[in-house]
Amino acid sequence: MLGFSRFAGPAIRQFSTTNPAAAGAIAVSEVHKNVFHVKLNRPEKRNTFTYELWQEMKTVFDGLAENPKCRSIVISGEGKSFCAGIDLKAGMGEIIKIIQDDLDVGRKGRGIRRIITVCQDGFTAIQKCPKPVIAAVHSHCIGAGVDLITACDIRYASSDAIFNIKEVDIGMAADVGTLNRIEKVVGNSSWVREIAFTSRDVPAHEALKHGLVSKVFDSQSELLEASLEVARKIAGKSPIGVQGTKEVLNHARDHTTDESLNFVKTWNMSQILSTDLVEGAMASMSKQKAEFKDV
Ligand SMILES: CCC/C=C/C=C/C(=O)SCCNC(=O)CCNC(=O)[C@H](O)C(C)(C)COP(=O)(O)OP(=O)(O)OC[C@H]1O[C@@H](n2cnc3c(N)ncnc32)[C@H](O)[C@@H]1OP(=O)(O)O
Repeated sequence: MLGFSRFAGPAIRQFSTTNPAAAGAIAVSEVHKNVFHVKLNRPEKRNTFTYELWQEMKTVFDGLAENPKCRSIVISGEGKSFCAGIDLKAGMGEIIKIIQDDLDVGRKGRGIRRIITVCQDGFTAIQKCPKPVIAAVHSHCIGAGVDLITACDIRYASSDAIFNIKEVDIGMAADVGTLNRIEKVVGNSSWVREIAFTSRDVPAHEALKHGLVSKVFDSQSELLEASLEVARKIAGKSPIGVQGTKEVLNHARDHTTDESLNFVKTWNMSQILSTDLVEGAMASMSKQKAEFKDV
């Protein structure tokens, strides 16, 4: 369940869960009109993921998906690392409980499947959220961190960022999204397989070269500033147009061109009838900035 607290600044709000295991692990604030900043907020644990944090991700992104005031989102990490992956102590608890349980292998397997589903859903909520999500990555982005950013729409990094698909080092195939999304993000299967099989550190400039990120900034502050600026620009556009664009791009990525053309015309059968079309066209003709209603 979401709690609510206010701190300085009229437009800034912070949400956190009331679940003690995850309390304050994600901070959400409206930093500009219609622009939300989601901050992973376990700096002392390098923003590593626990089961509760994955659940909280879903709660946060499902909430923002439904929040008409939210039109774009930046996600970043507080402290020394963007995200150092799963919490190798607390994050393994649910799995260890099942391993130690006195169950047959079929029932244990079902339990593991349920846990993986919850973790996957935490990041898939980013993909399903109709509002564009920009990942602002500094320093370490390891294991679950890569799972997270591959579900985002735009990935920027600071020059100190290091990416690592680390899962083979802990004896598993990554199962929370990286392997399912990264080849669609990057389009270079040979490079993806090399870094996934070897779990080597990938520096920011190499991630840029291969398209894992689309911009690299000299410092973390420039990274955040630029990410929020792009989010602000997006928030000024028609939310009908922007959110429809995300839906159609997501659909196109996973379907044939014919299926996708069919999807977009069906989508626009209703969406093109919004007032945004006339208001946007009139503003464009008169070289004015259109003001669009929330959706
Ligand atoms: C069903 C779900 C499936 C999901 C699977 C997901 C898998 C993965 O994510 S695999 C990747 C797991 N992560 C790692 O292997 C990273 C381990 N950490 C490191 O390599 C280093 O800590 C790091 C490079 C991030 C930072 O190094 P640095 O020298 O700068 O700091 P440290 O002294 O090592 O760490 C600082 C404190 O953070 C704690 N910490 C770091 N990473 C983790 C982690 N993954 N889990 C738990 N805790 C972590 C570290 O213990 C230090 O804590 P403290 O000693 O209390 O100061």
